[in-house]
Parts: sequence; structure tokens; C-alpha cells
Amino acid sequence: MKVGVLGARGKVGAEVCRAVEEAAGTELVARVDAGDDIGVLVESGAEVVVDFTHPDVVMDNLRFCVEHGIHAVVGTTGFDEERLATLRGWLADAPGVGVLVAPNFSIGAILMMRFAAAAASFYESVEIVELHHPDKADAPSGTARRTAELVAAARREAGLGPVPDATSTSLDGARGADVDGIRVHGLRIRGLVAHQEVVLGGVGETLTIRHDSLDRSSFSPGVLAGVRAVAAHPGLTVGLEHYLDLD
Ligand SMILES: NC(=O)C1=CN([C@@H]2O[C@H](COP(=O)(O)OP(=O)(O)OC[C@H]3O[C@@H](n4cnc5c(N)ncnc54)[C@H](OP(=O)(O)O)[C@@H]3O)[C@@H](O)[C@H]2O)C=CC1
Ligand SMILES: O=C(O)C1=N[C@H](C(=O)O)C[C@H](O)C1
Repeated sequence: MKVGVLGARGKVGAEVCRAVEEAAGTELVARVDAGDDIGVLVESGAEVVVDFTHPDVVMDNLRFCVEHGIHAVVGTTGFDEERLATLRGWLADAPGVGVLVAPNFSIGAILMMRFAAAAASFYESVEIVELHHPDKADAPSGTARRTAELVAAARREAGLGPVPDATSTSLDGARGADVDGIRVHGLRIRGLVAHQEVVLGGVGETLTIRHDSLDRSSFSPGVLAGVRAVAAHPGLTVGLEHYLDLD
């Protein structure tokens, strides 16, 4: 499998290049960074592209890949419903091309999101705290957004109302961001990599589900799993869990 990496010099991209070079059955044929000619992906015969770049450039990258029939495994964040709909539109004109957009490739983070969704219907209260390094481009994290959406959907399905909160006066931002009715708080601390807590509460008890990526190598096995499977999943897939057998 010939693989090109977009954002190859970046913090995650460099790790992905290493993993692709070391893995069996994958060959790194192109490294592309800001300012490079993306056409090298076609010239090098890349069958799959991995994108860990920036929310501002990822859509242009993906349009190029889809138009040129190259499958894409995307870790870059910044995807909302509008962007996903645009991607689906491009893919409708490119039968057979697969794009995987995953807010988090680490297995622990995928399980954390799953456990949080499973617990959501049992608790009146829930809030999310995401903690990252201070060089992160976006807030809240893609993982926190996705977790909030999953938790909110589980609460709706269970017939739970809004999360209780009697706050009637506060400084802007003191209660975090509202994502689908779920409060999300972001910390940017030197020394951290990528961490998240989902704090749930009911009568007389709390449950905290926490995940820590201590090193960016935590994303590589999931990225490689995506690279190997994306061609067999034409169209758009959101979340690596759809490629994994978690049951
Ligand atoms: N889904 C997941 O599991 C994970 C997702 N992420 C996400 O991945 C993204 C990248 O994170 P991170 O590696 O920390 O960021 P970095 O800033 O370290 O890396 C981004 C890289 O992309 C390059 N780049 C910028 N524009 C382009 C372009 N048009 N074409 C090719 N390369 C470009 C940058 O180059 P230059 O520096 O020269 O501008 C840089 O090398 C973020 O959105 C982050 O949230 C991160 C970790 C895990
Ligand atoms: O920028 C990062 O570092 C990370 N970004 C992703 C996100 O926004 O969820 C995944 C992980 O949290 C690391």
C-alpha cells in the first residue's frame, strides 16, 4: 500500500511517517508540508493519503485527493456537519473512493467516547474537560466535540432533559462552551499531550472517565488500521470505531 502523508513535518505527521515506514505492507511514497506541491501525491502513485495538517487547509487537501481518486485517512480536526456534507457531495462524484475522518485515532480515546455514551443515560449531570498542549490550533478539541455529541444523543434517546445548572450570572467563558447542550472546558498546559475527562454525576455519586495520550505514538496503530481498511470502505466514514470490531 503506497501512502502519502500531508503534514509530514508536524508533530503527529512525523510520527505517522515513522509508523508507515516501519509497518509491514505500507510504503511511504510522499511527504507533503506547507508550501510543497500537493501534485507529488499523484506523481508518487500514493493510493492512500494521511492528513494531519490544520483545520484551515484540510478541505482543500481532501478535495484534491477525492478528485484524483486517492483514499484519505484524516486526523485533522475542525469538521462540522457542513464540512461533512461537502465531503459527501465530493465523494458522490467519486465512486469507490473512501475517506475516514476520525477525531481521535487512539484506541483508549475511542473507548472513552464509547464508555461515556454508554454511561450518559444513567446520570443527571455531565461535563467534559479536555486538556492539551498549548500549541494546539483549535478549541474545543475534536474529541471533546464528538464526545459531547455522542453523550447528547444518548441523553436524548433516554429522554433526559437539559443538564441541571442554576447559574444565573457568570463571567463569559466561566462555564465553558456549550456543545449540543453539554458543557466543554479546555485547558492548554505546557507538558501535556492530549487528555480528556468526562465527569458524570447523579444522586450521591460521580463517575469520571479519563483518557491520557502520553505520547503521539498512541495515534499510530489506529492510523495504520485506517490506512489498511479505508479502500474497502468507499464513501465517508466518521470515527475509526466503524472499522473496528469493538463488540
Ligand atoms: N485525530 C487524531 O487522532 C489527532 C488529531 N490531531 C489533529 O491533527 C492536526 C495536526 O496536529 P499536529 O500534528 O499537532 O499539528 P502541527 O502544527 O505540529 O503539524 C501540522 C503540520 O501540517 C503542515 N501543514 C500546514 N498546512 C499544510 C498544507 N496545506 N499541506 C500540507 N501540510 C501542511 C504544517 O506545516 P507548517 O508548520 O510549515 O505550517 C505542520 O507541519 C490538528 O488538527 C490536530 O488537532 C492531532 C493528534 C491526534
Ligand atoms: O491537537 C491535538 O494534539 C489533538 N487533536 C485531536 C483533537 O482535537 O481531539 C486529537 C487529540 O486530542 C490530540
